[in-house]
Amino acid sequence: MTDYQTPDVVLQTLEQAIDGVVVLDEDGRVVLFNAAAERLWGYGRDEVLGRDVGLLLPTDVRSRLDTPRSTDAIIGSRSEVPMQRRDGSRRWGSMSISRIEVGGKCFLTAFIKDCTLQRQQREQMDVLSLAANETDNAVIVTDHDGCILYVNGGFSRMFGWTRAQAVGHYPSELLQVPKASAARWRLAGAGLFRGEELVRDLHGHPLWCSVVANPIFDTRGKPTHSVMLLTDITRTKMHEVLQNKVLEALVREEPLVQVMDLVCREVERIAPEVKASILRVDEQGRVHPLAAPSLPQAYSQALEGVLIGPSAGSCGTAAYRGEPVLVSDIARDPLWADYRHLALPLGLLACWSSPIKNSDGRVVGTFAFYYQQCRGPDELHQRLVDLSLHLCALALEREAARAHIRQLAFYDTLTGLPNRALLLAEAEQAIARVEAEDAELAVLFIDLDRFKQINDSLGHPAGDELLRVVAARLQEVVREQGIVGRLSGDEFVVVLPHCGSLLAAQIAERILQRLAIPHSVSGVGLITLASVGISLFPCNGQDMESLLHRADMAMYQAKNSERGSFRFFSEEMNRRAQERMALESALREALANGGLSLHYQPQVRLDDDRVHAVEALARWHHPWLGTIPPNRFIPLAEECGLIGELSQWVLAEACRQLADWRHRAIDVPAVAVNLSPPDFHDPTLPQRIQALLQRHGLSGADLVVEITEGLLLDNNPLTRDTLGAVDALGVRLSLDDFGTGYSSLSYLHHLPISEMKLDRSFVSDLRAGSAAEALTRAVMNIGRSLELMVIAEGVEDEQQLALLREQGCPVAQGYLFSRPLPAGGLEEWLRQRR
Ligand SMILES: Nc1nc2c(ncn2[C@@H]2O[C@@H]3COP(=O)(O)O[C@H]4[C@@H](O)[C@H](n5cnc6c(=O)[nH]c(N)nc65)O[C@@H]4COP(=O)(O)O[C@H]3[C@H]2O)c(=O)[nH]1
Repeated sequence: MTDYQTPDVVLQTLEQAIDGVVVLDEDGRVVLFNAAAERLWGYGRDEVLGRDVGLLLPTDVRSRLDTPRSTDAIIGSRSEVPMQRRDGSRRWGSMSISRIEVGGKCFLTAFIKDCTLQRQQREQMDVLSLAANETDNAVIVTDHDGCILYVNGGFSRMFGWTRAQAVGHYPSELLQVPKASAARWRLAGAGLFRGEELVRDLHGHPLWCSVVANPIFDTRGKPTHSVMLLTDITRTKMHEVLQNKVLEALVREEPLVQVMDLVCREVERIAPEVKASILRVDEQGRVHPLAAPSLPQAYSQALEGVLIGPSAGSCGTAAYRGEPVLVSDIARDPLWADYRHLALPLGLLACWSSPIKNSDGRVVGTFAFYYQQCRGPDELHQRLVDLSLHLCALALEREAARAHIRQLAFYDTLTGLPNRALLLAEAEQAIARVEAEDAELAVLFIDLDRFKQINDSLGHPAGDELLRVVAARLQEVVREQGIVGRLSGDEFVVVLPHCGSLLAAQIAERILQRLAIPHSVSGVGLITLASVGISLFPCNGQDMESLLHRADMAMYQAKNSERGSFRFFSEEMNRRAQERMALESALREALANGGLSLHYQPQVRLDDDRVHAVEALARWHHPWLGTIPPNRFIPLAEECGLIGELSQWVLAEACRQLADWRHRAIDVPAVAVNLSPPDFHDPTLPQRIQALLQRHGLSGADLVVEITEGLLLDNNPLTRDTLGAVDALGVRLSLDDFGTGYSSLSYLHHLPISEMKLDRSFVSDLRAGSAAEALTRAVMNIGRSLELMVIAEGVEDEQQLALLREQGCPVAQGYLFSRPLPAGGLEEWLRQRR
């Protein structure tokens, strides 16, 4: 200020001011530049005074400040201006400018202080708050007490709460943090904490968040604020949860179907818009549903066994191609032509299926998403499928490995039959079951004859082939009836629950016959002979070990006696079995070659002494075995399934004979034929009887069918129907051996019976005043009240006859009248009575 008088004090004040002071004249030349300004710009005042102010400004802003308007705009206010120091560095100054007039001239006085640091901090803050607002993560700033001061836009987007709603609350309350972690959240202001938390948004929806809380301390180290950063990790977490749950299920060895069900359910929990389905693909290329918890069972069942192929829906095609198949419109896509009728009624409009491959790259299953709109997968679905395919492959491979281990551990690799360990275990279980049911069980020990020679002469591969053939044939014979296993070498074992000596002998015989069918091994025709030993539970042993040992001993006896035969462990059974076998084949022969005949025993009416009917009784006379009584051959025929044939023959012969008598005017009112309970399991019996009657010109009333009391206990559902149908033909039903069995009187009432035959054991004991007399009298009374004809059997003497007559017995049969006689004998008997 050289040209003007200025009080020293003012100058001194300006000189000492903390702010830089720059005064410009009207031409923009610097006329005052204090010490603070020197420090600010790095210029000495002698370098600046008298120079244009532009020297102090960055070159790029000089021109902008050149105009008077630009200067006017900032007068009277504080603004930030860019500065350029002598060394070229740039700073920011916070400047206030005022205009003064001295001696008619205008001056501009500027007070400036360095605000570079504040400006930088502010800029940084702006960027930070922009970042904080725009990020998808939620940011919460709390005070030292943990109460919300600020939340960013990400918070509102994530949880639905606006900033105004959130401020003043505790984050743990707002986000419904579980009680266990709420205290930790409240203390977030005091120290760093990190964690993963399941929180809830405004609508109560769960979200998994990763939480990082950073406390902010003042200069004295006291916490003043806390900044919390919350990241939504729901999807990641869901994946993790899915993976962990499935892996845990695998570790717990849960069944495959359960694991697959879990995968579907977890996936549907994460993406409720899909219905997941998992199918297994077998080695033959057929699919088998494993899990589809949200699809109806009938839908999955309809897919069972479907063959994969080039146009087999989404799954069958994906399995066939080995790559994912997306059908976004099931109604139109040709891949679904054969299956859309199953899916569309259920509202399934799109299906995206991916093949599940094992570690060899083979397709072992499919994993599909069904949609109820025409659409494809989104990114989440893609991620879920990627993860699930992995888990499913793991589960399927584990299952395959387990099956393989099971196969190796419990099955014979050569024949595929259960090995010794499995056989023994299953046999013990079967024994326990039959024991509880009070039933029998047979163990057959089978050893091939001359196996070693075959092995030695044809080589081991031929021996192996033979063993496989034997195994297959044993299974064909036994089927579901029992367990077939291979013990070692050429030793096989068959365990037959619910099997007594007769059936065991029959099965042993069938096995020997089946094995003896010639077959070719390594191009050589072979007939396999074997020896079979049989032991029976409970009579030969109580456990598998002793039964096996005894069957083995019996097998050795068979081998030593006759090749290709079977033996029981017990001699008695051997004898009976041999006898039965011989008798059975003789009976077959007799039936086929007319070796049977019928005898007839008259039944006499006691009121007028006329013949009521004749009972046909089967007779078998064998050329070597002699006469075999019906009490032996009838049960045998029942046991070996010949009774139907026998009964048919008896019915036909009895009808033929009666027709013949009628033809020859021999007066026989009716013929009674005995039928066995199994005859009534055949629903064609009534038709066959009807056909016979027709063929011989007889009516239903000419025939009586005698049934035993055992039939009344028969719970085969066919029995009653057949009985009813026989009755409907007009054929009378007669209840044989009345009083010996378990007849409940209600049966008599409910079944279509018209006669009852008082068993001969009552008649034989019949004497005046005896208990038998009281019983027969009671039977007569029952007959009368139920309007049933009573026939007393086995009447041998006059005393019995007199008592029966006195009791009002209507009909009697027995040696007193006649023994059962051949047809001719009966005719003679009838003639003599005339
Ligand atoms: N002690 C003695 N016995 C007498 C007297 N009168 C008759 N009998 C015998 O008593 C049996 C009567 O036949 P059943 O009770 O039906 O008992 C029959 C019947 O249950 C059955 N049976 C006979 N033939 C057939 C048939 O063709 N089919 C069926 N399913 N069973 C038959 O065999 C059983 C035995 O028949 P049979 O040996 O012929 O024995 C006959 C007969 O000879 C007598 O005064 N005293």
